[in-house]
Amino acid sequence: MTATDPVKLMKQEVGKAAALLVKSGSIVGLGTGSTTAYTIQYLGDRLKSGELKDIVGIPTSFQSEVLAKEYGVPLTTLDAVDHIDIAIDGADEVDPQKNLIKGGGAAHTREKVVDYLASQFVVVVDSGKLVDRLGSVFAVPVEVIPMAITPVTNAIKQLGGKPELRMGVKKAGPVITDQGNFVLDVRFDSIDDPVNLEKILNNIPGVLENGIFVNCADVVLVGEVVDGQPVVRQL
Ligand SMILES: O=C[C@H](O)[C@H](O)[C@H](O)COP(=O)(O)O
Repeated sequence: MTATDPVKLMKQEVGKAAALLVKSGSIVGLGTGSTTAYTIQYLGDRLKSGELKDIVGIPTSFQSEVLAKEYGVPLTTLDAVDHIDIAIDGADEVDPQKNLIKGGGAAHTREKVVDYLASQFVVVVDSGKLVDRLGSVFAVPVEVIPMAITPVTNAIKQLGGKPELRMGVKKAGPVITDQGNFVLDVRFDSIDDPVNLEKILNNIPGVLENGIFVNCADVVLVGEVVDGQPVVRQL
């Protein structure tokens, strides 16, 4: 099935390009989101055709776990492996230094564990995700344990951030993460030092993890549409 919407087309092409980087015998971190959904689908296709053999996936969310089962990608856990060969994951923003904001799907905590462990971390995005400076478009997702939501909200305001509790869609009340926590989407006027901001946010008691990923991505594949045709380039 080929997408017709240009953004979907870019996601599909870049998701497929990343799936082609996976070699037989690999332990693969399976990212979360609409772009890596295509990667997981193509990994399943490659396994079915016999072109790819003996891979196991480590899911970064319930979403990637469900998709892997649907497309026939065998799964394992971090308790059963001593390394990850390659992780493929999406992003909400990518800056020129390959720093990322992730967590549009509230999966950034598990993603950070898996993506940082991988020997090679491949990011897959459509061209609309490229920014000069992190925080230009997307707020920073911060996962917070529910009992600490008020003090964490206040602490983030003290830092100059504008936090907003993420609300569910087709679910009354706040989004609950795969770990049972809340998410604050935090806007900052300008993120000048993402390395420092990542640490500062994680130092607030009650914060589990935030969506700033620095010094982590090895390869960023960007899907674009040129003259009506999807192309993939490396950042
Ligand atoms: O929590 C979700 C993730 O960080 C996603 O990888 C990110 O939001 C990008 O998702 P998509 O590929 O749907 O744009």
